[in-house]
Amino acid sequence: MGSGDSPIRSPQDKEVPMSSKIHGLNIIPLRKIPDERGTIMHMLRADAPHFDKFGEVYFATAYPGVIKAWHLHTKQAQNYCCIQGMIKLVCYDDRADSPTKGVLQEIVMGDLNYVLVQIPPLLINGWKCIGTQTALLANCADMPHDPTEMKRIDPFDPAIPYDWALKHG
Ligand SMILES: Cc1cn([C@H]2C[C@H](O)[C@@H](COP(=O)(O)OP(=O)(O)O[C@H]3O[C@@H](C)C(=O)[C@@H](O)[C@H]3O)O2)c(=O)[nH]c1=O
Repeated sequence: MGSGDSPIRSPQDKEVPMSSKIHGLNIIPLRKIPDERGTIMHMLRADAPHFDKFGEVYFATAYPGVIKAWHLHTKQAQNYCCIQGMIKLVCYDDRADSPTKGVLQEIVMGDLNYVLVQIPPLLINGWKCIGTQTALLANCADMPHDPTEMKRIDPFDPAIPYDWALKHG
């Protein structure tokens, strides 16, 4: 490295979860490493302290304004990372035995807040593409896709205390 190079932290640097309000939900800041050619965007390493196991990586897009909710995975843990655009990810804890039962958390993530969000099984979640650009979400799931292990709840079901509408003010 030349004397003027910026110091690059070692990949083993401890990535400390950010302020999650929900038990078992982890929000981990990620690095983008730009240079004059382009960018390297971190997501998840098998030697990271918060890595569990690998199942499948897949991607989902949503057009501006589209809501993809509510999903309740009974077995799958999800590692979400919005790699293009912006989304608001909403998690609602309806787990009977959870110390944070009843808590709802909104996480605005993507280009302007580049984080990994780990969602444990049984935590209800959904997301909405915000802004003007199609959002691209990566999920590094801890098990291969199994359509039988996910329950869907209507995004406007009053049983979940959340309004997806844009909050002006
Ligand atoms: C999620 C997924 C879907 N599919 C198929 C099933 C279906 O025909 C089509 C659309 O699937 P869905 O309607 O479930 O997709 P979608 O409504 O976008 O929901 C998915 O969002 C991503 C972020 C997830 O984490 C998934 O768990 C699931 O919640 O794609 C796969 O083949 N593999 C997959 O891993």
